[in-house]
Amino acid sequence: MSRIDEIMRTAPVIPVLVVEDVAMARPLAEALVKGGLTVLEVTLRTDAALDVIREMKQVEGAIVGAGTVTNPQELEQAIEAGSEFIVSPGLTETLGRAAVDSGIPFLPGTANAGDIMRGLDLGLDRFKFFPATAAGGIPALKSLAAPFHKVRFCPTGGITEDTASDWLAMDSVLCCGGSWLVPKGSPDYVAIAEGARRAAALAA
Ligand SMILES: O=C(O)C(=O)C[C@H](O)[C@H](O)COP(=O)(O)O
Repeated sequence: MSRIDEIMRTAPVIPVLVVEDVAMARPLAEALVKGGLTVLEVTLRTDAALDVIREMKQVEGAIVGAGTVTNPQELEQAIEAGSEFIVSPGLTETLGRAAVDSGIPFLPGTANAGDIMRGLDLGLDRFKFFPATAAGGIPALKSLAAPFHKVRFCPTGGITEDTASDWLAMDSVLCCGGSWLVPKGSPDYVAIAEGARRAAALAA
């Protein structure tokens, strides 16, 4: 089993995190891990993101990766900050090669057959399906997964607590990603831990 496959099977849901304030990093990771969601994707969408990764890594049990990695420079920074895996919204040859050469577990975004074939050419077979709902939802992923029967996905984008189990019921889906676990605004860590517990209980 590859390390990215292992990470995808660790918990049914990967929280996609946009954290502006590094002071929130630890309590946020602690709440999510307490609820049972141990795989955390910190998007590089904020200035604080790399420091957030460094902080969250201190939380016992957390497996912290970087999301929104779009080029080799960001890949390098994410690895330097200690990311244990990398997620990208899409797959370019440049980023794909750099990620494969680095050896870090990599989950690139794909939305069509061409993306998946480009990934397979690079030796990748675990993908994010993004933007999952807008790209056609479950019927789209079913159609895409059929010709690529060994490929497994983490659908992300537009998935909610209510729809996650429908995605997770698919054979081709190992886990799904979503930002619903941490709503915008000042965090309620008790509610976040409870939401994580509900998500962690979903069957993968
Ligand atoms: O930042 C990235 O790298 C992305 O690819 C986008 C995120 O994965 C989605 O924005 C999460 O989707 P929602 O759960 O609908 O918020």
